[in-house]
Amino acid sequence: MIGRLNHIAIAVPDLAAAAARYAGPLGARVGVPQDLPEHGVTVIFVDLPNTRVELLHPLGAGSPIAGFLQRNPNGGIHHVCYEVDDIHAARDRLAGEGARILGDGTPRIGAHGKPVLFLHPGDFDGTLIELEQA
Ligand SMILES: CC[C@@H](C(=O)O)C(=O)SCCNC(=O)CCNC(=O)[C@H](O)C(C)(C)COP(=O)(O)OP(=O)(O)OC[C@H]1O[C@@H](n2cnc3c(N)ncnc32)[C@H](O)[C@@H]1OP(=O)(O)O
Ligand SMILES: [Co+2]
Repeated sequence: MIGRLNHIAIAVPDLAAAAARYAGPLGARVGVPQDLPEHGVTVIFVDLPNTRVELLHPLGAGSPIAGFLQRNPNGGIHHVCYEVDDIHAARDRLAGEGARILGDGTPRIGAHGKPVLFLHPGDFDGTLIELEQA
């Protein structure tokens, strides 16, 4: 069911410093910051030949990544995002198999203008999974 790896997200305590590391020493093509208040994050995408890295920083009160950064003050890999052809069908199949869909289960528009959902890390090897409609 899952398809391409759309992105790997890294939560970072200092977004500008992380972007500079990817643009400088790592020599990657780095985008501009995007505030996504509906998701409680600011993101910068790093384009790689075969996927993307999403640098994540909390935005506003109650950010879903605040707890993660408290537990990992230097930052760390936060989630992986896989593409699916039909996000509603994917959600229903996973829910039917007992996976916990985060939030109310309604896909929300993500950073690429496409519907996304999140799956509880406790059901997937301690890894938070984002699904994005391809
Ligand atoms: C920009 C839009 C979009 C895109 O298009 O790409 C994004 O990527 S937005 C990214 C930010 N949004 C989200 O992550 C939404 C979904 N996430 C959440 O709702 C929360 O982060 C969470 C998964 C519910 C965790 O929130 P937290 O406050 O940390 O809850 P807990 O303290 O109760 O943790 C529960 C449990 O899960 C472990 N955990 C938490 N985060 C992660 C993680 N990123 N990876 C792996 N495990 C994680 C945490 O350690 C707890 O474990 P136990 O103690 O064993 O229960
Ligand atoms: Co993401």
